[in-house]
Amino acid sequence: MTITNEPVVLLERADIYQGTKPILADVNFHIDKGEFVFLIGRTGSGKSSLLKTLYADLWLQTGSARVAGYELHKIKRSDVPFLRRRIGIVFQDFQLLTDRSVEENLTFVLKATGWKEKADIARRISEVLMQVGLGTSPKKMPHQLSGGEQQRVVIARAMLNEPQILIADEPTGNLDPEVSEQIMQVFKTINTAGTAILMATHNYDLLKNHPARILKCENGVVHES
Ligand SMILES: Nc1ncnc2c1ncn2[C@@H]1O[C@H](COP(=O)(O)OP(=O)(O)OP(=O)(O)O)[C@@H](O)[C@H]1O
Repeated sequence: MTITNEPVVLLERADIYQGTKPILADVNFHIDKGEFVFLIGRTGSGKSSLLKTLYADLWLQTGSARVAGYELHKIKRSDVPFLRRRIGIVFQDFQLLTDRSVEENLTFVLKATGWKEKADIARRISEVLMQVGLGTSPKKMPHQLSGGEQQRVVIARAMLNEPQILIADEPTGNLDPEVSEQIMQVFKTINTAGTAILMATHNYDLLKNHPARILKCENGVVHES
């Protein structure tokens, strides 16, 4: 891959819709490589809609957006899986396959994204589990893990294909304050190693304790806060 200084995310005059309902108008911002950005705003202000647009779950109809090298206003449906390999996605509800171990959850994603060699798969799984501080748990089933540990697995899963950016929608929404802080540390470690992070959150303790750039959805627009 060519290394350039172009932003990981660049939106210009983008309008965000849910179906025909306008949610956010004239959205303009960029996120540079390795940046950490919070996305805040009241319930219903459009945070999830904006994030969904970035990973092409919602279709960009007007304006332009480039994410991890893909032009969202021109992207073909067949390219969407390749876009999503360059971004990692983390949700509030952990969405692990409950009938498979940690290792099997991660293997499933690697195989689905073209990894074939057993040794490579094993090495990558061990790397991402170390990265999220879960090196000793590959054989455990999701129900044997705490909420915080499950969220670590989800973050590990999102990191498997070395994304340029992690997009996280309320990743600490189901966790108590102490565990939220631990998960925040995982994101910070990943960010320090070079991956950009865009995190939607309602958690004002995180904002207070971890000063970073803040984008706010308010009254149908997105502005720097
Ligand atoms: N699938 C959908 N179809 C139609 N409208 C939707 C859909 N999902 C969300 N909306 C509407 O879009 C608006 C923005 O919702 P969105 O979920 O993006 O907000 P949010 O800021 O992420 O809220 P929260 O903090 O509660 O997650 C709301 O008015 C919501 O009702």
